[in-house]
Amino acid sequence: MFDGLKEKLGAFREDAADVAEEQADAQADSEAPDAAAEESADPSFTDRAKSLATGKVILDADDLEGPLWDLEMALLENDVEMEVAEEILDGIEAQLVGEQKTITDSTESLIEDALREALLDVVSVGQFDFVERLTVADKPVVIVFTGVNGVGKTTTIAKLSKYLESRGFSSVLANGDTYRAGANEQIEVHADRLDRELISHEQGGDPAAVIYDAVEYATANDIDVVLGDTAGRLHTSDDLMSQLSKIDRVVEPDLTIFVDEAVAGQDAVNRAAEFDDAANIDGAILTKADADTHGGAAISIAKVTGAPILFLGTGQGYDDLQVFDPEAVVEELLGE
Ligand SMILES: Nc1nc2c(ncn2[C@@H]2O[C@H](COP(=O)(O)OP(=O)(O)OP(=O)(O)O)[C@@H](O)[C@H]2O)c(=O)[nH]1
Repeated sequence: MFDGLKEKLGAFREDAADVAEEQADAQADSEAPDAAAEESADPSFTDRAKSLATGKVILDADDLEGPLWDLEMALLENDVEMEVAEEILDGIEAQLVGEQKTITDSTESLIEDALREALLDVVSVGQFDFVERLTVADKPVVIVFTGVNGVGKTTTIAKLSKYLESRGFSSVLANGDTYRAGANEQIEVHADRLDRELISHEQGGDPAAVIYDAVEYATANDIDVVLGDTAGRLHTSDDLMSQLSKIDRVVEPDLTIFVDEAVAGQDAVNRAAEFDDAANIDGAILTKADADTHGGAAISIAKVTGAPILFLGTGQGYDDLQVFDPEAVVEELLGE
């Protein structure tokens, strides 16, 4: 996962550490103007200079200009949204520039800590505990999934149903994608495999009515969660808006979750922003993270929408759904 970006972040750490060390050396030299004389008088001078080099250093923005520029290019090439990339750079600068830093174990760890903080700041926007949210909500909890077709939305709903079962929640599937031919059959395969009830209407029917029926079914059968698919192939955000606002009026969903594929990169980020404008999303799930070398969508979506990424799809199996843990994702990005 995210191997391409990981490599670039590693290069930034090394380059920035080199710069910091050069700067520390230069500062050590300038703090010892009588170096030559002192050196001959005091054989331990070289050691003191070294300890300064691994001691304290003040960096200014110019020192880091080269590595930060390379980092910005790397983030953009890996589909990190431009404002998010800038925020990451600002975060790093704020931590490294100007203040006197003590370089303890290694310069690289100083740089790594700054990078970690800056990434966490953007990746962890809006995080909440999904299971806790469901636990305290009145039942049935209604979750509506939005996003364009073809990104793995149906498989994700099935994965989530299995995940919920493992956490003690029963669920019913509802096919609110009444637009696409074959959508009923597609979700039915998953419902059969997982032994879940599927509520569906004929193609062309009203998505709000399907989800309403699913809520009725869940209420009558003591089911905890309704997982409602919706059509994603809508031509304008007005269509989307009117479909989702009708669902809102009729069933008042507890959560609206946007699903897209991590591999779509910047396109996924743009779509997340559009769906959020149209439907006010509460969270996102990124599929196919297992095939994503860039990580740009995973880094950007929470910051761009204000809604957290909740899960990552990491394969085709029903168990290939990972809770999105910002710290774990950042550690993964910083891994060797
Ligand atoms: N590698 C990988 N494949 C996935 C993941 N999620 C879904 N897929 C695969 O993507 C393909 C499409 O998934 P479906 O759920 O059928 O989605 P779709 O029919 O393309 O469209 P929607 O359901 O409308 O999004 C299937 O082969 C899935 O197994 C994932 O996280 N990783």
